[in-house]
Amino acid sequence: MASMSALPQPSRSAADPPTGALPPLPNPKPRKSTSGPADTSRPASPYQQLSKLRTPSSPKPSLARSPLSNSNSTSNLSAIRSASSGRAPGSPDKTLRRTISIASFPQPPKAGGSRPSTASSVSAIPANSTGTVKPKRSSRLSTGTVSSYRSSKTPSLLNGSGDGRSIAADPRDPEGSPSHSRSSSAQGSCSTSATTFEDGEDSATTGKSASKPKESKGNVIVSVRVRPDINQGETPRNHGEWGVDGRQSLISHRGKDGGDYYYDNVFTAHENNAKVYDSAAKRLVRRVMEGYHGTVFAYGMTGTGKTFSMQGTATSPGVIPLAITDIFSFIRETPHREFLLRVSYLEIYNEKIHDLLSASLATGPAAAQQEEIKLREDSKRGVYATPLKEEIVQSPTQLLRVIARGDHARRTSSTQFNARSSRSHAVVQIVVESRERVPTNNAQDKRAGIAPGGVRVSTLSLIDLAGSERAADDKERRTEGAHINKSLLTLGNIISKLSDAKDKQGNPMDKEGRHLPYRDSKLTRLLQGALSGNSLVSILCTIQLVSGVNAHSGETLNTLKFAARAKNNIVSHAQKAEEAYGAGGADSGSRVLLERYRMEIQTLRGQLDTQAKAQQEKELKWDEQQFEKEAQARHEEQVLEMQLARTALKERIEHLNRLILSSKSTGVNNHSSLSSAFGRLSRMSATDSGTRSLRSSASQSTLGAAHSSMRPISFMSINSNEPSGAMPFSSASFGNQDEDDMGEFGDGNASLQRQVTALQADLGDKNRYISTLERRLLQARRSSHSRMSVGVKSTSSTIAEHPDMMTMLREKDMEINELRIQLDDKDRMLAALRSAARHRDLAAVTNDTQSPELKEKGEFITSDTNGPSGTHSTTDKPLDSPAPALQGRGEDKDDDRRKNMDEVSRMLDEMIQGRVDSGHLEKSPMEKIKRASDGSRRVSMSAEVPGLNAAAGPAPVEVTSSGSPLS
Ligand SMILES: Nc1ncnc2c1ncn2[C@@H]1O[C@H](COP(=O)(O)OP(=O)(O)OP(=O)(O)O)[C@@H](O)[C@H]1O
Repeated sequence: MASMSALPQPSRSAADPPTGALPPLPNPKPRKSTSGPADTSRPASPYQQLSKLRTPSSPKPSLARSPLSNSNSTSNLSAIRSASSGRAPGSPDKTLRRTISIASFPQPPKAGGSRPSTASSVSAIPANSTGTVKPKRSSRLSTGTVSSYRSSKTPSLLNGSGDGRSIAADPRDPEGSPSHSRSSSAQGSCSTSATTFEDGEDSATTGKSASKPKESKGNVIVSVRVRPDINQGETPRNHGEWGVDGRQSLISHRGKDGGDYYYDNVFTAHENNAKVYDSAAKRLVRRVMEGYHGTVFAYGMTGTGKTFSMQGTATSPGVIPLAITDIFSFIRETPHREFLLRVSYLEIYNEKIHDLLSASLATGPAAAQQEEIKLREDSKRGVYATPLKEEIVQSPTQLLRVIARGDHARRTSSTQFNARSSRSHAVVQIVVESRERVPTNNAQDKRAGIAPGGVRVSTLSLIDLAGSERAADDKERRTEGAHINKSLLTLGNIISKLSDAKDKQGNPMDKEGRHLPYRDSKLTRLLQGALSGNSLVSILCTIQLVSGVNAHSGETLNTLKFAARAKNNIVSHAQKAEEAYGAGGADSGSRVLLERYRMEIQTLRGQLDTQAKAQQEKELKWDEQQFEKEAQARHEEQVLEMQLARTALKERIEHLNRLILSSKSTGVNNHSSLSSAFGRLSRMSATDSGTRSLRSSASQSTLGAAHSSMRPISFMSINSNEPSGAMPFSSASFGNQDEDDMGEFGDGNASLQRQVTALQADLGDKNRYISTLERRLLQARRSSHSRMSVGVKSTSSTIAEHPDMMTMLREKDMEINELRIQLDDKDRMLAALRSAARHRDLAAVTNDTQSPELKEKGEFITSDTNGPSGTHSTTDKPLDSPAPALQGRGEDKDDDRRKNMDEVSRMLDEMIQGRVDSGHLEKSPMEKIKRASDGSRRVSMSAEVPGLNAAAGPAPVEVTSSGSPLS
């Protein structure tokens, strides 16, 4: 039992009752007596004798009846007593005290039901007789054991930045996960119950623990797990010199340094991870959710199953995944609170801290250049690592994924720095923030019902320590091992030195009044809060019991001693964190609420802006489409109008051509036709002089009639009363004019009448056609003007964009002008014909007054035969050979006739001129408008215009609307 005496000396008297208010404790497991006559249910075991040693029925354990065959048993017992009464280390009482202390820890009920009643003098000792706890009040009520806050910007319910990311059970969801279920556990068959540690949360908050000092030890749970021996299989009861009794949570060693070690839990090789979690961590996790800080760590030699216990496997999830499942189960079971979860993951490798969540993002050189993470301390947060990445998680899957990412980073980086080997300490931290919710009927906004209450912050630290190792051959391994061993040694030292002593600032001191060496390693510095008693602590020590040459008895014993020291010395005064308000103080709840509303308003405003922008773009697009459609429609309309106008013009031209042809065919417009004469002379004059006025052409035609047309006219007027011999007015008759003057006179009258009628009909057609054209033109212009005023683009720009349209319009105008000119010509012809008719009538009257003598002689008054166009005579004799007897008188009469003819020609000219001047020839309204607006306006006709050429001849003719010559 030398080893037992080497254990750290208890610094507290077993008799000292705790005096301070302590956190709630689970009801200590009824440690039934492991010895005594009453215990008959438990099967005998090699370690029953040990149990029988601890069956005192009195408050002070009596080891007098110890059945230990060890010769030193007496001294050991005395040593225990000595320890219990505060004697010096090494005294026999020390062993006793240790035993009592361990046995007094609260034990979780075994899954199989109540613990078999085993006689145990130790367990029979009243719990409060252990006296291992002195009331210790922490001034840092809400500090975490391992704080990981980086800055005030850390998402938190306290500063409002965690709003919207909190998790809350829907109180209306009747199908929330049932309490205490572990549906997501791979160990579905595993029965877990929240009542395992039902010890009264209320007592924790109401301070009832003050009257139950012993219960403070329940805040530290020490468990030992035995890894199955792969070679032997699961042979829990055959570990050579080792004895394992899971039911009694006892491990005994029968070697020369043998002894019995009782813990809160001893997990045999056949017990799975779910069982380990239920007994060692479940209660702690739920307490963290209620507002306590909690730390779970696995300690043990390398390869003994620390990682297996903490992480587990896919088929057997370990403490970490099971804790995560429980966290979210708790949230579902607590609808009256909302929660915010933040997670960080770091490792300590060769005394350097690495952020596993950041490292997983940056690999290679970037990971190497990661900012160095340091440990800081402040009065509120305690010791924390910074800068450390924290991730907000809202579901178990998300949380598991983050941790898996960290695990992966830990492993892969080991290839570069060997930091991913299990030779590093890995720390998962989950910060839990929560606050009250009040019921609300507002289904739309659950947040509206959140009371502006304080926020409670607690931290759960889940730590997989590196395994202690003997010196390795490899240099790098040696370095790693040195760091690991140093940190673990420091941890062990601190735990062994823990005492109730504190300095003025409340920092724990050793029993000699010296400060504890937390700063000697990063690990101990990080665990300072937990070791100082501010946290619930659960330590899982893993061992592997191997007999034979490869047995690591020394290592195993060290682990067991470490666990015993931890159980003995760590005293937790963890209390539920107070509900803290934000930086704004008491009214920060309202401030946070206002801030939340402000953010919601901002979000809504942003959504509104986005929608308005989208709507605007839509409208703009629609407008553009509409405008394009309108423009297209306008274009099509204009094209249609042009086509119509063009077709109409073509038809008109064809019609006019047909009229001309029919006039020719009927002889109306033959050589003697005034219209032909006008047209021909106009063309001739245009050809000769280039550009002449219509009036001058008309004058020329009139003058020209002195040689040709005038004669027949005079002749006609003279013979207009000749009724007989009327011949059809035909080209044939024109061809034989000299042969039949009489017939010509008679036919000429009828022809003129027909010509007048035809021209009048033609005139009517033209007028109608021109009116139609003008109407269309007016309509087109009106619609164009209205578009100009309404449309986005001006008509000018539209026309400018369509030069073809401009050309077409110009052509149309020219065609209209040409038609007008033709009309004018015809009007003039009509007027001339009418005038001629009147003169003919006049001439007839004059003829009647002539000497009857002439008539009797059968002499005819013939027109002058000098004209090239030929004169008409009704006699067979040539006109140039009259009868000599009549020659003298005939000449006189010829003179008279000539005079008359000249007179008629002059009159005709004057009449035509007068009509032209007076505007009687203008029939169309447009012509009148044109005359009224601009009496001297010139109208140009271009020879290039096809319609114009077709109707009016090839030469350009420049006229004035009044018909006056421009020259
Ligand atoms: N209780 C157990 N049941 C079955 N297998 C186990 C158990 N404990 C450990 N093992 C196995 O033992 C091996 C080593 O376990 P593990 O890696 O967890 O040890 P460790 O203590 O974490 O080692 P190190 O300190 O080197 O990281 C693993 O293959 C693991 O699966």
